Amino acid sequence: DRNNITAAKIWLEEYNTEAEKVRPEAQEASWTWNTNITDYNNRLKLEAEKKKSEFDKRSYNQTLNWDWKNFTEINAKRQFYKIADIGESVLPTDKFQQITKAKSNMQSVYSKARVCNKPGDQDPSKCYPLNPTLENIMAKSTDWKELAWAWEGWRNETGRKMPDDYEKFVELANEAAGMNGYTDNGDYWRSWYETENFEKQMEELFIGLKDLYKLLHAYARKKLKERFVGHPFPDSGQIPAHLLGNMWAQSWGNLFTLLAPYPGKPLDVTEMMREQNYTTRKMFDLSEKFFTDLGLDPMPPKFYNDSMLDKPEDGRDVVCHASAWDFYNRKDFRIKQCTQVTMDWLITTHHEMGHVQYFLQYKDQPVVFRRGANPGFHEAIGDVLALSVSTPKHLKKINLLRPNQNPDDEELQLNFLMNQALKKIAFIPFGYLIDQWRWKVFKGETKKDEYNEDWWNLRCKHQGVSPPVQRFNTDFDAGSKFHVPNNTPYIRYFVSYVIQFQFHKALCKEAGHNGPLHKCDIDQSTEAGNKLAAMMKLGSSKEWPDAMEAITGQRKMNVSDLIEYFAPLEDWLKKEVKNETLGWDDQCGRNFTIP
Ligand SMILES: O=C(CCC(O)(O)[C@H](Cc1ccccc1)NC(=O)c1ccccc1)N[C@@H](Cc1ccccc1)C(=O)O
Ligand SMILES: [Zn+2]
Repeated sequence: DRNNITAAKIWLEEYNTEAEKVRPEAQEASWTWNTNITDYNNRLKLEAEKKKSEFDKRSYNQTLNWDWKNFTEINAKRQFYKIADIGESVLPTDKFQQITKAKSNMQSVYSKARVCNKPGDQDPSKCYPLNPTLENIMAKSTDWKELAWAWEGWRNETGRKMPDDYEKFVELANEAAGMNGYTDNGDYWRSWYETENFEKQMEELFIGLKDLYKLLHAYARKKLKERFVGHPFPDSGQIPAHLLGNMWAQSWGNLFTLLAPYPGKPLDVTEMMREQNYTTRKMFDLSEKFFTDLGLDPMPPKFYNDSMLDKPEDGRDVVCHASAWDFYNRKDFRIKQCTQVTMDWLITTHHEMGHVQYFLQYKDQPVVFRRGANPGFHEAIGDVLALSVSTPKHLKKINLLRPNQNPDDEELQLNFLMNQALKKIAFIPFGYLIDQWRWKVFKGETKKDEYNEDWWNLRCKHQGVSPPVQRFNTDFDAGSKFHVPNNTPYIRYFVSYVIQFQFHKALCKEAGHNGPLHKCDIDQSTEAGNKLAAMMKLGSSKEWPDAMEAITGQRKMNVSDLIEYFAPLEDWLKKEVKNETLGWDDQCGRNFTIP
């Protein structure tokens, strides 16, 4: 009968066995398309997704045979809750096909996009991909026009081609969310955090970091005005978005040579890697060794064979944006990325390996618990380890610091902190605003003809950047960022950037570190490794405060550890910008005054 827990547990076992067959097939078909974008592979992917959605629907219907909401056994009850949460699979077949098609169209446009007519090119029909060409231009060029060409061209070839598909996707995603009992798709996405007034909590964390961001923004703006003297900066105080070393102005690390407090003491890890003939595989071996030295798991033998770690050279179209893959059969785990030999890519490699480590640690959980405690946890693992790897002390250990440099040199340490700030603090408003925009779109507060105006309202209000060329509502600049066409939520990265410093603080204590937090390297500490492993093994079987408590002893997210980490730099920045006006006017959007 409906309350027979023994029979229910038998059903859960059967579900798990079936899921470990259906999911690998769907993953394999998705992998094939991601590593070789063709219409044929797209059809196979659609077929497999249809099959998985039918399995999800069937399973959902079977959960109705049990009064699982009244089960006293928490673990079984939680499994039923997750099995019943089938997302877009709830849609009737034809609508499911439509939403999958709309998503495939946008993903394909994004991954195939190329930009032509480069200023100075003899052959104007020569076209360039984001990875590696446009990203390298955004990282290295100091030519205003060239930067503007890449910035505008990328948006013309991606976002501008998506509004209709995106509107279709929003409509159907909201319909599915409604059928699952949520007010809209944003409500569904936020439900994964199982947190009362989650939006309010995020806003409070963001407010706690605004002052730090404004200091960095004012400093960068001052130095960029010197570099681009004679070029127009809006008098409302924003920084033109194409000058920050990154296509989305989300990470300013490529401005290190301009912004380092002591330029004479560079951290030129990329050059050191190139001088030592680093290969992609050497980067992965380095990362894997950091994990295993903590007592965590090595990569399974098949991993290197089956992964795609470099951009294929046979001209085939692939999804270059990095991702880690769990095939839910406890055996197959892969990474797909178009690695370049740079420090940024060494960090990304740790980020992706962090995802795979989480897969390995929770692989014996029921399939529905093979997820992060919340999505931010999954994004934080690799970054926590990278906080140790990036320290001058650790770089010295792995011979990526120039021999003549002393890792304890205070000026070098301040340069290091600036380098970290240009990635971690610069990211905060960007990590926050993407889903602020999307949640409003899902709520219906932002209509299609306001998509771009609202995007720029948020971009200049929260991030203090402005478009280098006039924007119109026929543009769709949100679509120029992978996660929007790929329908990947983004607040998870904002959460990760906050909690990774809480984890770092706790693990450094476990590793017996004394002294400033930014100098800590947990390398080789199996005590720290064991704590991290114990948390990861939980998967999503417990609510995230339990998982947070397992590492930090606290049950709440807070920004105090991030602020502590950057304290020495904050003091330096305050002095550096004391004659600057901090912040910017909030006037934004379509009537935006383009210089
Ligand atoms: O997008 C990524 C890294 C890709 C990923 O590892 O987060 C990837 C995104 C993705 C790709 C395809 C489908 C879904 C998500 N996420 C994963 O591979 C993943 C995440 C959770 C579980 C399993 C795999 N980073 C973000 C933010 C970021 C994070 C860290 C450093 C720099 C920048 C960005 O680049 O804007
Ligand atoms: Zn990630």
